[in-house]
Order: sequence, then C-alpha cells, then structure tokens
Amino acid sequence: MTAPDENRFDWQAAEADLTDPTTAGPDAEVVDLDDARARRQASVTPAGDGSDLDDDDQDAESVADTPDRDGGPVDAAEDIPPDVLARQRHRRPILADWARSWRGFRAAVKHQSKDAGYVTAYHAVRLPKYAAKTAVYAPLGLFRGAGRALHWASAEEGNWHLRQAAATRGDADTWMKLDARRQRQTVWRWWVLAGGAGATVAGAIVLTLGPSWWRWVALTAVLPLLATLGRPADKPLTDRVTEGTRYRKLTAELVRRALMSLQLPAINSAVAKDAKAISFPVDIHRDGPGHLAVVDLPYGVEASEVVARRGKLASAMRLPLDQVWPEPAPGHTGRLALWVGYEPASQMVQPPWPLLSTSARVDVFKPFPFATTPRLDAVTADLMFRNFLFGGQPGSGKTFALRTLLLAAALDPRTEIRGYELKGVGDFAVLEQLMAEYGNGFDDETLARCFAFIEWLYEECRRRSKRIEHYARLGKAPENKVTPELASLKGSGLHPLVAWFDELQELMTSKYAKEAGEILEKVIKLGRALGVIILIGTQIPDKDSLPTGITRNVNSRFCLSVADQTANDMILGTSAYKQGYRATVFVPVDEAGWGILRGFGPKPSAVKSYYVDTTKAAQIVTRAVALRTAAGTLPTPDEQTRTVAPVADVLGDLARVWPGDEKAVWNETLCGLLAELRPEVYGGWEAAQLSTALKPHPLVKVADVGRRIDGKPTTRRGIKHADILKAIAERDRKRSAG
Ligand SMILES: Nc1ncnc2c1ncn2[C@@H]1O[C@H](COP(=O)(O)OP(=O)(O)OP(=O)(O)O)[C@@H](O)[C@H]1O
Repeated sequence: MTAPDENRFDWQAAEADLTDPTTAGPDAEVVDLDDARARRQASVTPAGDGSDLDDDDQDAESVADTPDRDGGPVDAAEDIPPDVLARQRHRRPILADWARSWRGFRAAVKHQSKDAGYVTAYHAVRLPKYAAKTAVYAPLGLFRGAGRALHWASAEEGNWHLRQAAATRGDADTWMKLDARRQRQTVWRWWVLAGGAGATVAGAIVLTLGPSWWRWVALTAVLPLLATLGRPADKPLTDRVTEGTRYRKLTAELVRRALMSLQLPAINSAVAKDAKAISFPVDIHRDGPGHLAVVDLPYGVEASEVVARRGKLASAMRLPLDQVWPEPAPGHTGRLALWVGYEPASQMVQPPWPLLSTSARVDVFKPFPFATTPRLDAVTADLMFRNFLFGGQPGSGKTFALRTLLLAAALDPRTEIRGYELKGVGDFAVLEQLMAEYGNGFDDETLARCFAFIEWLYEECRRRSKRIEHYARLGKAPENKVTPELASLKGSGLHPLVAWFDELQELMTSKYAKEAGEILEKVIKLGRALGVIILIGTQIPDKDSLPTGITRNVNSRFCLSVADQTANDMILGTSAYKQGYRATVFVPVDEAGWGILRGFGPKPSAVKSYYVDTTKAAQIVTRAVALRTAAGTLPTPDEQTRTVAPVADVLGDLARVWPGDEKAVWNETLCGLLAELRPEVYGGWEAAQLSTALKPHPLVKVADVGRRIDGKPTTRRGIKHADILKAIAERDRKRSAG
C-alpha cells in the first residue's frame, strides 16, 4: 500500500474509489479523471494556483515565490479537503502590525515625534544663518522672479529659437506662423501678469494699512520664496539633516542586497538564476521600535547561516551591529526573521526593572519580568521547577543577571536563599542578610563549605522527597510535586529553596570536582519537583569546568557572550549553534547583559537582562527584609548554618572517638564510632563519606590500612591518628593566628 500524502489524504485510494465502478455506490457516476482535470484547469484563475490575490495586493515587497510551472497543476487546489485548506490560509491582519498593539502604536508615535523634534531643533539653532542667507538671496530672487515673469509673458521661451531658425532658412511662412502663435499666447499672459501685478500692489497697500503683524507674516511667507528663487542652484537655504547612520528603512531591496553581500554561494548562485529566489512571505512591517522582515531564503539555505554572519549583514546595511537582529523564524529552517531597530540596542533606553516599584511582589510559582527583547518587550521568567545555567565570558553580565533572579526570589518571603560566590568579589554581598547561607571566595575553606553545602542539598532533597511522599498520601501533592499551598505551609519543610553558585568552575576544577559534580547532578535531577531551585553561573563552560551531567539536566539556560561554539553549545545545548542560536555574536562589556535565553517560550531568543545596579539592589533588599520580617522568615545570624553538622567538627569528633592506642584505623570502624557519639549527625555515614569530609584537611591522608581478620591480612581505607593530631594542631595554629 502506498503511504498517504502529507495532507493525510490518500489520493490513490480516492482515485481508486472514483474509477472503480465496483466500489462506487449504486448511483455513483464513473468519472474520467483526465477529462475532469482538463475541465477543472480551464476554470482555474489565471494565477493558476487558485490564489485570490489580485495585482493590487502586490507591492514592492511582495514577490511571488512559487517557481514557474511547466504546464498546469496536477491537482487543483479545490481537491484539497476544505479543513486542510482553511488551516493553510493565512489572512493578513486588517490593521498594520504597529497599529494593532498599544506598544507598537506608542513606539511608532514616539519614533515619529522624536524624529520631528530632532529636525525642528536642528533647524531652530540654524535660524540666524538661514535669516542671513535669506537677506542676501531675497533681493536677487525679486529681480530674478520679475525677469522670469516678463520672459514668460513675452512667450518667447522656445518660440524665439524656432523663429530664428526659420529666418536663417528664409522660411517666412513658418516665421509668420510662429510669431502669430507667440502673439496669441502673449496677449493673455500679459493680462495675467498685469492682474498679478495689480494684486501685488493691492496686497502691499492693504499690508501698509493693516496692523504690523500682517507685514511680518507676509515677509516670513514671501522672503523665503524669493530667497529660494535667488539662491544659486547648489546652495540650499537650509542645511541638510543627515540621517544616513540613524535609521535605514528596511526595504526588500536593502534586505536582498544585504543577503547577497554575505558571500554565501548558495544565496548568490540562486539569485543569479532567479531574482525571486529570496522572497518575503509577509510584507516588511513595523514591529515595536523597528521593522521586521520575514524572509524565505533560497532553497537549501538555512537561516542559521545568515545569523552566523550578523556582522556582515550589519555591514551590508551600513548599520551598527546591535541594530540588526536576525533570528531563525518559525515555519521552516530557511525562514529568517530580520528585525532592524530604529536605533542601536545600546542606545535604546531599557525600561527600569518593573520589580523596582515599591509595591512589586514576587510569587516564585508565577512569571516575573527578567529581561527585554531587542524590541524592548518584557520577557518573563519563573523560578519554580527550574534549574538555571548562566554562562558567559568575563564582562558578559552573568553575575548581574544571576543577581537579578536572586533579587526576584528575595521578594517572595517564602523563599530560602543559600549560595556561594566563588570569585570572591562580593557582587552578592548586598543580599547577605537575606541569605540563610552565604560564602564568598575561592580559598580552600570556602570551597570546602561550598562542597559541604552541595552534600547538604542532596540530603535536603532526600528529606524533602520523604515529606512529599507524606503529603501525597494526604492528597496534598497530587503530582508528587511541591504545590503553592505546600510551599506556603509553615513547617511543611517544602518552601522554595534557591541554591546558587556563581563561578562554579572554581569548585569544578578543585579537588572536590568529581564528587561535587556527581552530587550536584543528582540534586538537579531530584530537586526540581521538590522546590529546590539551582542557579549556576560559570565563566568557563567546557566539560572539565562544568560536568556534562549538569548541563544536560538543567532546563533553563541563559548564554551571554561566549567566545566559541563549544561554550555556546555547552550552555544552550548541542546543535544550538548550528540552529543559529549564537551568543558568540555578543560583545562582552559593550553588550553586557545580552544573551540567548532558552527554556522560556517555544524557541530560544536574544534578550537583555534587566540591569539592576547595587544601589537599586540594596533598595530591593530593604523591601525584602521588611517582607521577611513580617512573614517571620528572615534568617537570624545564628540560624545561618545548615542542619547537617559542618565538616570542621569531624576532626575533633575523630580525636574523641579514636580507639585506644591504635596508630591507624579503618574508616568504616571510625564511622561506627562517630555514629555512636552523635547519631543525629553521623548516623548512616559510610567510609567514602568520611573520606570526603576529610578533604578540606590535606594533612589527613586517607590510605590503605592493613589488618589481620581471623588471621587473614585484609586491607581497607583508613586514616592515621598522627595525621588527625597534626591537622588539629594546624587548625588551632591558624585560628590563634587570626
Ligand atoms: N543587563 C545589563 N545591562 C547593562 N549593563 C550590564 C548588564 N549586566 C551587566 N552589566 C554591566 O557589565 C559589567 C559586567 O557584568 P558582570 O560582573 O555581571 O559580568 P560577568 O560576566 O559576571 O563578568 P565576570 O565573570 O568578570 O564577573 C557590570 O559591571 C555591569 O555594569
């Protein structure tokens, strides 16, 4: 059996139904298909495809993109089932795009009035110069104007030369005819001139008799006219307002020329063969503060190839890079959405972050504004059930973007915030009083705390999964996920927990790397449904600095300026670069905050995170503190520790439980003893866990320790008593040194 075609209509079966008299009903007519088609084609409109577009619908930007057909269509459009046809029909909106939304309308009005204001101001400052020029050229214009009027009234223009030629030839007859014609013309022209002169004199008398402002009005109206008449052809009265680099209206021709300048052989050869190979399925139209061209590239050319050449495209349009925004458009891979702003994005004033308003609150379950598109539309993000990965080179703005998310989280008083900035600059210090745990630095102690925090997160996930199970049994967690009610329920232990790590590469390239990576991956996988939200910022997104297990499992990504394809795809996911989502086009520092956001909306998009400087951040923190104080969720300094024992106590506890005179003891034995000492902390610890807990103390070496068990030599991992004592002495020395 042949497969049905893409419209899910089995043509062959339908034809068989029509031609096979045995399958046709008793009253069915047997149709000769060829005949029927010929008849149908005769009735098809000249457009040949059933389209109802008439010529008036076409404009400079509409180009028929259907290839020329040899012969008529095989099956006319009316054969297609009506419901499929209805789905395929795209009606054009009645109102232009800019007039349909308040945003578009505002942007258009703003742009036009800005332009008008600019031109007015430009000329206003040059008024004295214009007045001087007018004073010089107006008298000249008066004489020139009078001369022209007389010349016109004499009707000699053209006639004189012809009469001269006739006289030279001795053609008296022609000369006479020409002169008679001139006289006929000149009679009425003298009357007109005399009437005009009379009117001027009358006007002048009226002006002399009238109030003085009449004369001023007349002068301002007449003098520029006379000056225009009197000025030399190459010296205009007013200076030119040079608009060249400010904005270039996007036209089909400009887009075509720009695309052909990209040196893409596939585009250039296709256009050489067929000028209509680049086509515009939708007219170029205003879209926010700029114009949008949706372009169908020649067959076989992908939009991503053009996106990769954004610099060349901008050069071809003679526009700054951040005014030109090519993106793959929905539909097919060869469709490009090219948005060109009225002005470069760097000069467009990003509106202030809406959450700066004093009444703004956040519910982490609901979206809040996080960034703006090049068109300055707000892009929202939400925090719940998400894990974020922010990547970018130094100066790309990832720390600020991460902090913006944390500030939003801070405005939901239910949210607990804990995190580490492993660069040690203190960009997050402004949030310190809101955080239940905060670390800043890349020294070994901070790294150890950060690692212990990741371990704690894992434990926390385990605890939360038990709680979810409990609430699911009670019918309060129908999807085995944290619900807004559970998140708000005091004592449920399921409040949103935001755990952030900036410059995570510092941990991932330290001695904790392997285990930290493995545990964090588990936390990311487990925590999503349990209200644990992980935010990661990293500068070096390669597989050594960011385990692929982590990158694979995050669901929300923001890739700011990166240096290469590898970094781009590590953050945005494999093939992102190939599909045209390239954060390599952003320039660090100059385009700080710009990046590609993935995981929100149907496709990744270029956005700029809202910029919140430290002063504004402090204002938000003040509000967040007030909200938390009222809700009773502001962490007090002594609460700012975790519920799992800090690793630093392990040394002391080991010294306490050390068995007698043993020089070296197996980890597993020690774990048992530790669990007896403090079951709430060490209960369930295994040998490997003890090894990890001892990592921050390089003096303690975990090594093989041999013993005889029932006479047989057995080797297991263990530690030496002397090492413990040395590590304690070292720690005490450091503490007393300050
Ligand atoms: N959304 C934004 N809009 C405008 N400027 C921004 C934005 N985000 C950041 N910046 C500016 O860019 C500078 C660098 O930002 P940030 O410190 O976040 O970069 P980074 O990528 O974290 O760099 P590094 O890795 O060196 O810390 C900031 O000082 C800030 O002034």
